[in-house]
Amino acid sequence: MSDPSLTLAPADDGSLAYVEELLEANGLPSRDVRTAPGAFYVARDGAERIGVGGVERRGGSGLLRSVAVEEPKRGRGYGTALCDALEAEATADGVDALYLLTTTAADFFAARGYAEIPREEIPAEIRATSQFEGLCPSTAVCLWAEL
Ligand SMILES: CC(=O)SCCNC(=O)CCNC(=O)[C@H](O)C(C)(C)COP(=O)(O)OP(=O)(O)OC[C@H]1O[C@@H](n2cnc3c(N)ncnc32)[C@H](O)[C@@H]1OP(=O)(O)O
Repeated sequence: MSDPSLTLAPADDGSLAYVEELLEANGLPSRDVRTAPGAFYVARDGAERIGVGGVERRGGSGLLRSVAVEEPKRGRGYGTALCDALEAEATADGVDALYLLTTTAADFFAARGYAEIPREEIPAEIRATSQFEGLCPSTAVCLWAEL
């Protein structure tokens, strides 16, 4: 499948538990999901849940986080489609640069045009998010891209 059909919907009270479960299953931070519920989305292909992702907006910048595709559905272009949709949501919200931390998918994001950036060059409002403040390991790579 090279161009999967995927729709993104904001996670509501009923689907935040799914967001937490999928993040936990993938070893990604989930403890703070309830503190920023408006940041998360659930991706579906038709009625089927494919994965989750989030953007924490801080002015004109955003933290792209919590991108996860259900394990059996990987390798079919869903991760790419999910990130396309998250970036489009961020752009529509006036975000013009996205930052992220990763220990697992640096090459995936680099292939999307994200470049490594030293932590000290990241905007203070992004460094103040809980992921930067401690939820992500200090060994995580920081990447960023202009939208
Ligand atoms: C900012 C953050 O959220 S960091 C956290 C990232 N998420 C995770 O680590 C959770 C576990 N991983 C996943 O859920 C998935 O592997 C994802 C979201 C990273 C990718 O989802 P997929 O549906 O497999 O992506 P998709 O099918 O679009 O793959 C596109 C390309 O990326 C490659 N790719 C997929 N995952 C990774 C990875 N972790 N690292 C490097 N390359 C990858 C694929 O091989 C494919 O390469 P190709 O175009 O040469 O064939």
